[in-house]
Amino acid sequence: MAQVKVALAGLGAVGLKVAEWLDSDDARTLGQGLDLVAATASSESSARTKLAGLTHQPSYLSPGDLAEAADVVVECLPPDLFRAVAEPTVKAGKVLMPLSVTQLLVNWDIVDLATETGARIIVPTGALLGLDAVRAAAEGTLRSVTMRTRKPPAGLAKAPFVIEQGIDLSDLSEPLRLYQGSVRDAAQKFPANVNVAVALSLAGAGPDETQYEIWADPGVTRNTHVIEVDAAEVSFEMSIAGVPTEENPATGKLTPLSTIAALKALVQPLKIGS
Ligand SMILES: NC(=O)C1=CN([C@@H]2O[C@H](COP(=O)(O)OP(=O)(O)OC[C@H]3O[C@@H](n4cnc5c(N)ncnc54)[C@H](OP(=O)(O)O)[C@@H]3O)[C@@H](O)[C@H]2O)C=CC1
Ligand SMILES: O=C([O-])CC(=O)C(=O)O
Repeated sequence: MAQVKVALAGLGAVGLKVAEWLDSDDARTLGQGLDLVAATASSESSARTKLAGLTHQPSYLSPGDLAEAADVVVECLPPDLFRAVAEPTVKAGKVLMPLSVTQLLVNWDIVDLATETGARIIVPTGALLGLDAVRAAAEGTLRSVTMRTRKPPAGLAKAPFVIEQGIDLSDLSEPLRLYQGSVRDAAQKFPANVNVAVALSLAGAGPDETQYEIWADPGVTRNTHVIEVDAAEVSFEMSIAGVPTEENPATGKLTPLSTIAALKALVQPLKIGS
């Protein structure tokens, strides 16, 4: 059986780690195998520099051309570039693995398009946990889902809401709640910080019904998310404390690992968890 061809849109905190794993024997020989055939970054020279250590060099393609070369396109770009990758991938009936999950909410026509073309959109759990349990609970009678995020202020400094409101996070002495409300609204205000909240909402109660808070907290060094789920059949609380990556303080180190796990699930014969 032919290897599954993978393209990486983005070689930052998420994409480069995934590229390095895809270059390994582990990825290339697992099940039918995964093959990194193409990648994109802000320029070809940037991509070539980042990928210089790889044994198997992928082609460099623009975001819109990745889908033609691959079976699976992993999108890990800045949020505003999501559509440039997602639309051609879904149009071509390929598998889209998006990390900029906030962008699904404002590009929902792409999800609709997937039903027409047969494309699949597989959202890795990313920096979160427990989406399997939330999905299962949603098959019963879900009553409420709430989530509270605390991040070191540096990870929130570039959020459009923080910039527009002129909020100075550089010298906080105590936690500051930046937002309380629906996930849908939070996704617009903090597009690069609440991907996990959007994934949680799509797994469960939806972006309008999932209640969300985000805090800039000088007392934490990790990206911390606490989730409470209440349903007729079950209630549970989950928390996770992700170490920010060196490359991007907004992105936790679990995110590339979760993406690798999601890619493995495409080719492994045994799948654990629903
Ligand atoms: N779902 C989840 O759980 C999580 C999702 N995310 C999201 O994942 C996405 C990726 O995050 P992260 O890896 O930290 O981002 P980074 O900022 O570290 O990397 C972004 C990548 O995009 C490339 N890029 C920038 N501009 C362009 C352009 N014009 N054309 C092509 N490529 C470009 C950069 O290129 P270069 O390398 O040349 O600079 C870089 O490789 C973000 O949207 C983030 O919000 C983050 C954390 C958790
Ligand atoms: O890394 C995290 O904790 C989550 C994150 O940035 C996001 O959801 O965008």
